[in-house]
Amino acid sequence: MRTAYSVETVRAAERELMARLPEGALMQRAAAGLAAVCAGLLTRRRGRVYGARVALLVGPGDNGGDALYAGARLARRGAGVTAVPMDPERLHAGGLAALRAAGGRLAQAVPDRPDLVVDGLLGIGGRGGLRPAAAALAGQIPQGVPVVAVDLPSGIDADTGEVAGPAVTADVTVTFGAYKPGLLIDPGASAAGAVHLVDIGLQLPAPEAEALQHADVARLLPVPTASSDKYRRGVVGILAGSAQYPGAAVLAVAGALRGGAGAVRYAGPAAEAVLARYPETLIGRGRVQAWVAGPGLGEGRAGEVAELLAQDVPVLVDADGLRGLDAGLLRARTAPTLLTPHAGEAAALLGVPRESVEAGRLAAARALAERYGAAVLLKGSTTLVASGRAASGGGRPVRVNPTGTSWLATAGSGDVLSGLAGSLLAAGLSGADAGAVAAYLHGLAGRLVAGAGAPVLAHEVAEALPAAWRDVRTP
Ligand SMILES: NC(=O)C1=CN([C@@H]2O[C@H](COP(=O)(O)OP(=O)(O)OC[C@H]3O[C@@H](n4cnc5c(N)ncnc54)[C@H](OP(=O)(O)O)[C@@H]3O)[C@@H](O)[C@H]2O)[C@@H](O)CC1
Ligand SMILES: Nc1ncnc2c1ncn2[C@@H]1O[C@H](COP(=O)(O)OP(=O)(O)O)[C@@H](O)[C@H]1O
Ligand SMILES: [K+]
Repeated sequence: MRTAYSVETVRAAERELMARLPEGALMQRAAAGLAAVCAGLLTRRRGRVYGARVALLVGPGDNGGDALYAGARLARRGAGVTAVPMDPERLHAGGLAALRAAGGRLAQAVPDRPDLVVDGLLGIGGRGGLRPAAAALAGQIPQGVPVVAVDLPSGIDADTGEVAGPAVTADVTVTFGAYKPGLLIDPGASAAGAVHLVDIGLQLPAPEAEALQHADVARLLPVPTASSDKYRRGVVGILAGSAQYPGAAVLAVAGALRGGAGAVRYAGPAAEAVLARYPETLIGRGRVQAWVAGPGLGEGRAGEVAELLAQDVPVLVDADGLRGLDAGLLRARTAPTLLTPHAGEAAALLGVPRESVEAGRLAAARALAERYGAAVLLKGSTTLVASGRAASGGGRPVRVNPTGTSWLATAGSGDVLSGLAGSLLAAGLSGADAGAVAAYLHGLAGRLVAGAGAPVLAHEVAEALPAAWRDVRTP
């Protein structure tokens, strides 16, 4: 499990540790880790550190201090290091002295053709969009030169991944003590590139966000045993599809068949299309351990969805099923509920513009889970899963899905996801676990189909799910 912590939590742990260590020790640990990553990158690209040209963008706080101390370490190994301050009057004094002593120099602008740019403008002390002096320096980063961000790319919000105005886009981010949520959630995650965590010895409490990894997912997968039969493995019911959208039913069933339930039951007007593709499907209503309600239902079917929600059985609500959901009805439920909106559907449920959901994904997922008392899987470039307060007691970290590819932004891939997650619900996973495991497998399957980069069809994602299962279960 990869865990991420808020700025407030990191600061508290930092204070606690600093009180026990000699002054400046933490910054030295951070600078040593940063310099090591920079040296590795320079060595891979040009064979050695000696003679490399390194430009440091240096802000007024400790983030700039880290950059200056790391620059001093690189200068001692023979790199030509130039520090470009955001404000020459406000520079970390100790860091500047160390850089100077090592032979580094100060300049007013980024020199021509550096081999590496180090972004030490702002770290966890950054607030709001970059101010003009910082934005001007960020704008001087030459195209094609690798950028290493110190702690986080300047201009992204450490707690949320939100970006207000210009921000640095890094190839590598060297972060200290703990991942911050903004490094895992887009648009911040995309700006961070590959993230290296440098352990500086912080003792941390419960995380704000977490990302499952293969071993975590493998532990949650429902795997049949000698005593299993198809009913014990769970039956998932699919209420999906319409005369207009029969394909949504087929795709949801495709996802469900590959999700680990023992049987898939389809209820709706697209039975013929479903059976033609998947003769394994049971047709018509009957006893199930979870329902998936919504993909391709079209308009005017809210009554059918409400009927399912009135039953004491886990329900996943997606797509058309999300229209006009009654928060009171959902909050009164005791069985797990999982909502799987994309940004547009989430915006409608919250009554806010779509852009505000896209810019503030973490807050939106949390607000939905809180308002509807349900687990929420918010789809998109970073899929998030927030636990429902009523269902699970709340206060749990938001799950950030680390798999996936933008090739998954294709019609019908969400239908496959909802079938898959519903199947996991029927197999006995909680709403949040079913959502997180489904997003993980779906993202892996999407990557397997996209390969080095090629368009992906939704039914191919469903077909690649067994390979994703095997990948996850291979130690
Ligand atoms: N935590 C740890 O364990 C460790 C932390 N360490 C390091 O310390 C870093 C945090 O340092 P920090 O607290 O000095 O803040 P930092 O990010 O340098 O920025 C503050 C300055 O930026 C300014 N400023 C703010 N917003 C701005 C904007 N939008 N545009 C322009 N300017 C803006 C703000 O100005 P002011 O608002 O005061 O006018 C202030 O002067 C952390 O990220 C890590 O690198 C490691 O060394 C060791 C272990
Ligand atoms: N930019 C993106 N990067 C990665 N995944 C994406 C992106 N946009 C959408 N997705 C994923 O693609 C799927 C699309 O689902 P959805 O919007 O419901 O489409 P549909 O309704 O056509 O099935 C979701 O799993 C979502 O997370
Ligand atoms: K930075």
